[in-house]
Amino acid sequence: MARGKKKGKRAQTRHIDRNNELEMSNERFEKYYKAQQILPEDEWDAFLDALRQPLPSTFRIAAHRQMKDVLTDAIKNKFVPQLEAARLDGEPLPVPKPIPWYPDGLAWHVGLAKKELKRSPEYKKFHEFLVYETEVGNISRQEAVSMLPPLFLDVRPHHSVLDLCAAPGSKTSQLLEAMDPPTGILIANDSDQKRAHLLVHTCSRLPSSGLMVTNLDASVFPALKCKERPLKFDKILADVPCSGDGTLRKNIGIWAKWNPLEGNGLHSLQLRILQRAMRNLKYDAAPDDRPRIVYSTCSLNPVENEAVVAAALNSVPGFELVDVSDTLPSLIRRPGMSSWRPAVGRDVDLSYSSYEEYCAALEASATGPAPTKDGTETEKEAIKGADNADNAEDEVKKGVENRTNGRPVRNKMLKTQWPPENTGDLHLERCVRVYPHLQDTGGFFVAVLQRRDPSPRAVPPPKPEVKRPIEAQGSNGTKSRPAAEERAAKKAKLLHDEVEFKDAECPSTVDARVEEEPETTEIVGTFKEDPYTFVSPNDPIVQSCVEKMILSDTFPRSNLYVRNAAGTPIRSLYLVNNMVREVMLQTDYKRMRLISAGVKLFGRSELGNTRRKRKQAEGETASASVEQVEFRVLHEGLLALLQYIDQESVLIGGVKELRAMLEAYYPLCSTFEEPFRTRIGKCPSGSYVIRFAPGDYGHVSLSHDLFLPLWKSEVSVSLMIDKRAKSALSLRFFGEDITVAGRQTAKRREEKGAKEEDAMIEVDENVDAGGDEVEDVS
Ligand SMILES: C[S@@+](CC[C@H](N)C(=O)[O-])C[C@H]1O[C@@H](n2cnc3c(N)ncnc32)[C@H](O)[C@@H]1O
Repeated sequence: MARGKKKGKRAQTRHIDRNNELEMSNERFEKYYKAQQILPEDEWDAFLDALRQPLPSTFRIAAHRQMKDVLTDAIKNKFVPQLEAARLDGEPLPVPKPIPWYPDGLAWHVGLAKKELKRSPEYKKFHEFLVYETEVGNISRQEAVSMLPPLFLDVRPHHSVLDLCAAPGSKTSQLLEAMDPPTGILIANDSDQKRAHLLVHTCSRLPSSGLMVTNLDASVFPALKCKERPLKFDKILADVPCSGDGTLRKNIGIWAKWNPLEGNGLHSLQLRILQRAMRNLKYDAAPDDRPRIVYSTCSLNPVENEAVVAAALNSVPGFELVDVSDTLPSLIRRPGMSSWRPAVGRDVDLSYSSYEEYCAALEASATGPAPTKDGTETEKEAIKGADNADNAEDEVKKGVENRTNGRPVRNKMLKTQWPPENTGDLHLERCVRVYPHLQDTGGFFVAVLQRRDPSPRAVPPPKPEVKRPIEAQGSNGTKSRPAAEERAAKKAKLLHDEVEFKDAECPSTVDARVEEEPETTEIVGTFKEDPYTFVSPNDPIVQSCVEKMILSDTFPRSNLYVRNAAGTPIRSLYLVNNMVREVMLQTDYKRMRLISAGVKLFGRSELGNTRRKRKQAEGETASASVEQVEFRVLHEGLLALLQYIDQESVLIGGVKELRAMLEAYYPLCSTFEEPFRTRIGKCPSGSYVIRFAPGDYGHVSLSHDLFLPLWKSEVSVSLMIDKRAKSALSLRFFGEDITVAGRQTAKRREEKGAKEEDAMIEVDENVDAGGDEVEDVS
């Protein structure tokens, strides 16, 4: 999304008529991009035409391993043939097709825009399937080009990965999939608190013991440690906030508002984020697994793209652009630009061929208004263009404070917005540009960077001790600390960056991993998360969970934590992998602004505890001893737990049992057929895992093992998955929603008629965890 801000759907589309070419145009946009020669002259009309067309729906199968095959099979062999036979107003409909450049056929191009999907009954059914599978996290409705950066990053399960600007999290989900099962760590970060929580929600669909979510300003992302050493990353994604004009097909409101100041205003923040990424990249590497950074935007503007990359390469020595022309060979792309001209002012003044020329012109001009405390009109535009108030203030100050021949000039432009003299040496053509008309997508920019020489470097000279407070940000991205602290932080950061770039030039003799960074000791601003405390592996509740589930000795019980200072399991127990544990133990959670880590594995069971209370009420000796506080396996934690569960303790069911458990909330044990009836009847009450084995059962077939958490009470059982997950399961295997909730919805639909039915699907879609927010916006 443009600059990553949440925008109401209505705000984006209300005033624009797609059929009115005038409304879908902007003189400044055309003047600016024509002058930049982003495309050969003869492609310009096709480019503009494509920008005015609705963006086709695309989605990605985002499930864990086996489920990927199940869903691909359902789409290919069930839905596609149905849609091939379908007609709308007598005409054949476009049929979903795999996106040619996406590996393993896991991403699909639906062919119809979202609104049109519901006009044909066949598509409506397919749409419903997409809605349910999206809800349970098996499908991510994501813009095609937004799927690119994780593919270029090439992440593997053992990597340490940093996703600097991650919300709402569609690319983070791709990274999580690539790290399945994770032995490394993925830190997904976003500076906006609300969006960081949305990120947690998105990631909860692919629970991972290797994930941490933080809420920091990426441009000052702090030094973290792991095993007493600085934590450096194998792969870093900098999918930075941008003006977002590559999303014009979807966010048509941008047509009316577009001006070059948006991009100008973001350049400095984008550069600082990329420099921070470079600072955090690992040195050592295997030849076939070199650490890399992917810098990406959904903007077409060279000031936000090549200019940022060029400035970063020139300011942090030792990096180069990677030639990725062999990666994703079916992706139609254009090379990065080596010349461009930034626009000065809202009305696309392209008169200045260099920064020096621009400054000279300003100085020569005696007629312009004097700089004011708040900045001139053009400087105020920069405030609007910058990502947050603070950053904008920086831009204005930088402008006012810039000097030519010792004299202050009014200037909000930066030298780095112009092409540097050495563009030829930087191989900017290695950047990847994707335009809408090339393969019916949005516009996008990707650059892949790596260290030129990956060998470890020298121990840098000792650094001054700098106390750098952590940035605290409100949900709107503005910071909330007092001005004096702010100044101190900025001073500290400048000093820090100065040292940082000096270090980068140090010749290499000794392993850099011993390098230290300034520690932050002061936490500023509000941070209201509960503490993270690792639980003793001998805690009675941990013991009881391990014993009841018959977990193997390899189960990492030391990696279980709770969200209270005492370390007592009260409501939930979370599991992280070894690497995440190390990082959590070595860095204060407030310093990291850690808002989530790992996967919720066990939850206190209300069913079990109700039974305990009932027994107490009936006068049975039932003390509130910890052993009797029942914890159960949670659906979201099951995948992480499976490898440790003794297979003997897993119940086995078939399709009949699955059907019964979907059709009723609490089917009675006595109603099941043998041998399941006897087996379940003998089980003491408590938490279990049930496996539905693959096989053909009449007209239904299960192609893979399906493991689900089950609660056994004295006389009945209950699948412990939420009702949406039950509906998705039911639709996937039985072709209809046989659940209690599904039957009730169908009945309501029947009663209320077709018109309201459409409205209900619309609601379902919006419930889809944030609608547009989760469907990727960048
Ligand atoms: C283009 S969006 C990222 C989209 C995301 N990568 C995805 O695939 O879903 C940019 C994000 O950067 C965040 N952001 C803006 N300024 C930031 C900063 N200084 N540090 C970290 N995140 C920032 C915004 O809140 C926004 O969520």
